[in-house]
Amino acid sequence: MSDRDGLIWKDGEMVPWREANTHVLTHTLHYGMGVFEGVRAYDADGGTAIFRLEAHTDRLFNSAKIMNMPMPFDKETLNAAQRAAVRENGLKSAYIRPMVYYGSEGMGLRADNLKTHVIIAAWEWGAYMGEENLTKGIKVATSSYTRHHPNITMTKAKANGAYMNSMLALQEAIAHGCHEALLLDSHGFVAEGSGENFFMIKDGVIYTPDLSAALDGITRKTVFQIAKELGYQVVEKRITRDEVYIADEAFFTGTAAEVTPIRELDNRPIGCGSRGPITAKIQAMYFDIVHGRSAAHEAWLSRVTK
Ligand SMILES: Cc1[nH+]cc(COP(=O)(O)O)c(CN[C@@H](CCC(=O)O)C(=O)O)c1O
Repeated sequence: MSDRDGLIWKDGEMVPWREANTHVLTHTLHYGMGVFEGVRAYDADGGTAIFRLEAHTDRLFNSAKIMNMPMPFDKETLNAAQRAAVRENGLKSAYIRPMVYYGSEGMGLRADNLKTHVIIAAWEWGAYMGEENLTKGIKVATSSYTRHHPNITMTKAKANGAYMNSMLALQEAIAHGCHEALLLDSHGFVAEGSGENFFMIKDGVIYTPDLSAALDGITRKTVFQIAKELGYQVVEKRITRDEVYIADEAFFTGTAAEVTPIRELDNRPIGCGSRGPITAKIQAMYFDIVHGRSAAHEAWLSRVTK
């Protein structure tokens, strides 16, 4: 990722990609206290647009507040910087990574003289789990790792160090021949994927876990609105892994994952064993919205050329 042409926004200015470096004694590199976002820009009708930019930036600031990290820039500055990162790299579509971190001003857990830094990078990133899996669906395994308890790692913050749990779970799932992991919470109920929120459908009703052990996903919120507009009820409830086994459909949502159908869990086909009909409708409407084909949701698009 480091050896490419382009520009990265770093602490208020655009720097050449290869020069966007940090010292090996950067505090966040050692202790993992940092926060980040995953945001997508789409090649939309009417010009490249970032999807729900303000919501992502709001969450970045909330994550920083939860981690007690002072933010050195305001929201509008970071919104403009994200638009610039896409525009000045000449990207028509992009994955954007804002990240807030402590620098190399000090070491140790006391952290009393550290400075908060912000970078924003953008690059081309296609379908998170492969184009064909948006139709075929993915294979998922219930993880042997437990999702964070809200009093161990703050689950409403998108915090760097929390993703060791995600990486361990995902690597385990891949080692077992699957595409993704489904993590249970500390009570054994379904929480979310390693980098996605979880939904299942049974008898025409859409279910999803509450947010006590899951990130408050922006795609999740979007799917709630899409479901409402399509006339489907969404129920937040405790979900057990065996309810998923006998569900009619299941899917993950996330900025990277978009709407990814789940075709099996723990070697048990879910419903028809590929993308279900309601999942297909939700996915199609999601892609219409992010590509600027839904006038009703134009407010969710931030054009990068403005
Ligand atoms: C743990 C987790 N849960 C749910 C979500 C969905 O949130 P949202 O994107 O706001 O709908 C994400 C986003 N995962 C990001 C990081 C992926 C990565 O590989 O890094 C993403 O989808 O960009 C999570 O990381």
